[in-house]
Amino acid sequence: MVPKQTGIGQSHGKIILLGEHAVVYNYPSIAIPFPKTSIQTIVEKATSHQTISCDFYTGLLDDMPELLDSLKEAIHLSLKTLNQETYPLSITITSTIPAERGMGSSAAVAVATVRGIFDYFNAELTQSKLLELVNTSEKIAHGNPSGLDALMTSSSTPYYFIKGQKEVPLNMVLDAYLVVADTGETGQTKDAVESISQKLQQKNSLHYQFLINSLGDLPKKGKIALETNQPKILGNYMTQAHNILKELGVSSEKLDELVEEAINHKALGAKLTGGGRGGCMIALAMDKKSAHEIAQALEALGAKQTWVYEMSEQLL
Ligand SMILES: C[C@@](O)(CCO)CC(=O)[O-]
Repeated sequence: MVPKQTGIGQSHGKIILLGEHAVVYNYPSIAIPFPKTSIQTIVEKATSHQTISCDFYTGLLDDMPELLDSLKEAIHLSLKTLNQETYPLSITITSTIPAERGMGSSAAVAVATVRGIFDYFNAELTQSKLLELVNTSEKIAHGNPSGLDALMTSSSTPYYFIKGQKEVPLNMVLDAYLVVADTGETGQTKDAVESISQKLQQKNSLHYQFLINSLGDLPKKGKIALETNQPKILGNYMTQAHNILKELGVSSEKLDELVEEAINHKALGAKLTGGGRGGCMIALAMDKKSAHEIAQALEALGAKQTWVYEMSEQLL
């Protein structure tokens, strides 16, 4: 195995349009790659030790803070697979994906870094090997990941995804705009996933099972709306999904405020996206002008950052 001078790995953010949380329980979900945010990992030979530099930490790989445990695991698993466990590497990560905001940053950083390491060693990396390595490391970040984040941050196609099944590419023809807004609050995916699991196990869980069922029904209908260009109907499903996620206890005051504001500014629908309890929300807008008006209103209400995205930009 002859290493290259420099290995490069890339990935991007993801947005879940419908189905977060229900996807953990084998219901379908709909998600899109979000190339407006991305990660690049550069891998080079280090003089002696294994080092890493990213937004949260610069130093020895072995001393990485607990927060980065899943990334550390992704690096160790990759080096182990390549029989290069002690090879002196310097890993540099740059990211425009806000961390812990429901955009898949933990999976994306693992995807870019695994790709960067394999590229450095000139080793073949199949998509299924990549997903296996990233999903194993994601268990540390998420506890019980569905696999959706790893798939979406490494693919360039919108997918209809059911845990454990072959993903179905979406033939998306939606003539609409997506507004993404960051509340500025960090999301709590692991806690949120665990809290729903507890609710489903408690004695009077029937109500929560009904909610998860209703949430899990929406992507099937949403897929038809997406593939037949019916943004109003899709928007409606998005708002329904938000209300259910709120009832399941995984929204936050700020997310609810931004969702309401988007609807008040003529969004076709709006919801939290990703694990919730902070992080990002999304709103569907009928055209560019409306999308910018919504984004402006959300920023005026305290959104830390907004992105306006034309849905037909899908397929990178
Ligand atoms: C909340 C969740 O459904 C999406 C997190 O982006 C968890 C998962 O799918 O692993």
